[in-house]
Amino acid sequence: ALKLKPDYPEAKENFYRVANWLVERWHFLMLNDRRRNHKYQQAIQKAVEGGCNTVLDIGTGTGILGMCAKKAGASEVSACELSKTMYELACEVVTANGMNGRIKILHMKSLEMEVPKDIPKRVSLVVTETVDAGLFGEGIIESLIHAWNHLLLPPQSTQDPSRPPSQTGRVIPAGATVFGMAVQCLEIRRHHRLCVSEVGGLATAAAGELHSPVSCSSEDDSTEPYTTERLSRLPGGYTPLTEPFNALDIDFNNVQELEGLCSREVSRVRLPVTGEGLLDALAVWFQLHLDQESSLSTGPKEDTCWEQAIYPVQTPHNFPLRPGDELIVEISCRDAYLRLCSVAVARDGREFCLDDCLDPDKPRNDPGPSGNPNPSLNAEAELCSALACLGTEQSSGPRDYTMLECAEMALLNNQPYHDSFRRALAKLITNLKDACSVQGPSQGEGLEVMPLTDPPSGPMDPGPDPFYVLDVSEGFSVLSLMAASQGQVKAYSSVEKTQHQAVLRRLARANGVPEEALEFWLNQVEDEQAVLQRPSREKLWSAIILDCVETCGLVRQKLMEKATLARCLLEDGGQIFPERIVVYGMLVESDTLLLESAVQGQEPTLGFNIAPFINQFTVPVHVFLDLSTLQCRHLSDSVELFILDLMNTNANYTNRDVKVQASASGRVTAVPFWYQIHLNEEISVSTFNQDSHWKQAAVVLHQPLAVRKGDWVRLAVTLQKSSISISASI
Ligand SMILES: CCc1ccncc1CNCCCCSC[C@H]1O[C@@H](n2ccc3c(N)ncnc32)[C@H](O)[C@@H]1O
Repeated sequence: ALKLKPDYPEAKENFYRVANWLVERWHFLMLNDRRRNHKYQQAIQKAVEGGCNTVLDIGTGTGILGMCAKKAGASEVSACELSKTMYELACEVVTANGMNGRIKILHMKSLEMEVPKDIPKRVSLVVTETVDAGLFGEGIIESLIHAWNHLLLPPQSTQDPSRPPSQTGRVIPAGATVFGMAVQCLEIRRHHRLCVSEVGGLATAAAGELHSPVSCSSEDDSTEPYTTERLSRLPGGYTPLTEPFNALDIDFNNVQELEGLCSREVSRVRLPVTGEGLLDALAVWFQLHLDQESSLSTGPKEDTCWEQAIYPVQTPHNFPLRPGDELIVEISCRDAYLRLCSVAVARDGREFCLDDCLDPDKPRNDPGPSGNPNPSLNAEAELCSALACLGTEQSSGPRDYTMLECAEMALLNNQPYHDSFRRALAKLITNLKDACSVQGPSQGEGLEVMPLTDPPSGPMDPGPDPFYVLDVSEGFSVLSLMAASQGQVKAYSSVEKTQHQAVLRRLARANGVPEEALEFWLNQVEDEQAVLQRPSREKLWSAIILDCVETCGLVRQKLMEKATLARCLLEDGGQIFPERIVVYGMLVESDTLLLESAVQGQEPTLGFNIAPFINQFTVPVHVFLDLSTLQCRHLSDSVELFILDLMNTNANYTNRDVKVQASASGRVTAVPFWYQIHLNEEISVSTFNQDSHWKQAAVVLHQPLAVRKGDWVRLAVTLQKSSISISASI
């Protein structure tokens, strides 16, 4: 299917998503990194010319390292690749480079390989680059332990140094040195911790502790030990709080060391604080020592394309570090992941616990006889978590916290966004109240008007009919609560997770919103019809809040269909939010975007013909961009590309020609775009500003377009089924 490159909109949209998923974007970055390729080639050549003539490439990807070994003259070269897509690709590439039948490629994980089943005999050289930003994330430790025990000849040893290289085993890379550094960084903080005490008029304290799913200490399998960021490209930058420190050295040619790594006890380092600021995260990178002479670095200062591993501090603490302090960090390799944790700050001889690493399930109070403080509670937690299969039930350890995705956390921290929404909601409710006081509340389709006489004495007058507001946001959203807090509103929230609903109820109580003013709407059901169904038989919605733009920067799928449906369920004077979305874009010249989207010819890949094969997986739309820090030259001002009218969907078109004048000469390689989300005539929010939880996206042009300052460029913009495409011509 991938090769069919369908062009009808849904399929195209899905093709992009599938291609993005099948072939990770770093394949392009890696293959375009000519320095990295050259260094690997040099190291491999030296080893093969030095006598290593049987080679195994673990995790061959496109096959480039295996081809280096073959070209260097190795007599037997095998390669294994666990991803089917990459395996097939490697076969095509090896054949296209005339090495078919001379490199044996296996579609399997190296751990399953045996001698002589898969390779005739043990090899003298394993090459691999199965590393991620946190070094061990692709399982290199386990792979190399297995390789030393089953696939490699014995290493050079002091007993019989006379054994020739062809009879000894060795690995490229030979080892790695891992560095760490404590940083202050607002961009990381707002994605991992609650930074605001009030949002949209709601005090947030009652929410309790909120954590992102990145944690080194929790056993919970819905968390990951670290996330990744390009520190050099983070909006707002970062402040180093310590010097880089050596966190770990590992020798890949020493199998005892590899086997001992995971059972190594936790080590603690005391780091002199050299900068003033709040501790937001530990950043980690490494030097990959290919051999004794050459190494690759993934450090933030190098202009490499690699990201760093980020260990964010989760527990809220307003404890600014200052020079003179010492930061105490624990380093461990539990279950083959590198884990770093800030445990305490030493100041004037006293230690302040940051308790960030304390295992939330580890009892704070002394455990009962069974060693488990509350067996029934934990057992029950286990059970309900297993049953609920929501996967979000935090085992209710002594310290309760709620998990929010990073984007949900950044959204919650986005005060301007919520203030705009609060003003727009208030305006709507006021308008509806005014309308009521004039001609009485409209009861849905019936036009009967309420009698102007005093309401019947009977039981306490229930007051005027409430306005019904529905928030169908994906993920955690407090917009329903903000609506309910306007008074005379019955708000429905589509928040699904029980933990998230509990947070909303706590916030409601703490902000004086009556319990019955907030209800949860079951939107597990698939079709929009059920989700948007009417609040109650005779009533329509006063407002429906839609979630239009995905965090990655694309319009959500089926948005227009949802808007059309939602409009039919509004009472007179009702409104959907937003009512309109305007798409803006600009012309840029950005080599960075090119390097992330396609292999640029044969030159970067050591002259091997790889580009045409891997570039089948190029997708023209780039998502999750931080446009504010993208290295690029602006070749025009921002221009309005498209308007999506949600209140009148048949006013929409699918194609639009836009003319934009080049403000400088250069090569247009991409058109980044973002949105102005109009909540009503006066109030709108942008998805491209420093508070935004949204990232931006960009269309990478099929062919760069050379322009001279003053040229008029015609952009043919198509937006169908929320997949956008843009072609540019002079
Ligand atoms: C300076 C390097 C750097 C620094 C920081 N960030 C990224 C990089 C760049 N390296 C990224 C490679 C990362 C992906 S690993 C490459 C390919 O190997 C495959 N695989 C992985 C393990 C494995 C195995 N045991 N047996 C067979 N196949 C295996 C994967 O399926 C993938 O296709």
